[in-house]
Amino acid sequence: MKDITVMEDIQLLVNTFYEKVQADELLGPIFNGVIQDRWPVHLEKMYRFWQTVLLEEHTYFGRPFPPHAQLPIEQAHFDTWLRHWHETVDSLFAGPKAEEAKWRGGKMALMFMSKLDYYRNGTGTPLL
Ligand code: HEM
Repeated sequence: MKDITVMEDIQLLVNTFYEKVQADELLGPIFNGVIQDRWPVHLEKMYRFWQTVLLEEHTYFGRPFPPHAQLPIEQAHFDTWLRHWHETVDSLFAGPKAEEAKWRGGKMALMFMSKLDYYRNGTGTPLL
């Protein structure tokens, strides 16, 4: 199995992941409720995000956290997100970049959850 090396790999990874997410009974309604008919725009943005993170080609200039600040999400949602992310990566790729993709996803989920805790009830530590 090959590793993640080019933009086509990122596109396959992101497309496959969000197909799973859209079909998921916990996450699907949240994503579809916000994104509605803007999926092409969201997917393009996520290609650039992961291209920047994994391929060091700097095409994403946004701020990842703000769109999540008001979402009705808690630990269970991040657990589900991560389970799909790991399964998708492992079903398509193997190697150092594939490992990094899973590691980064975990770190981002932890950071988002920690920020949400902090803003919601003043507990937890915002890591960034
Ligand atoms: C329960 C988990 C999550 C849910 C429900 C969720 C949902 C969403 C939604 C609804 C948007 C906004 C789409 C739009 O309005 O265009 C978004 C954007 C985004 N998400 Fe997530 N997300 C989750 C976890 C994550 C994680 C763990 C990461 C990072 C690895 C991530 C990275 C991003 C990025 C980079 C954006 C685009 C931000 C921008 O506008 O520049 N998300 N997400």
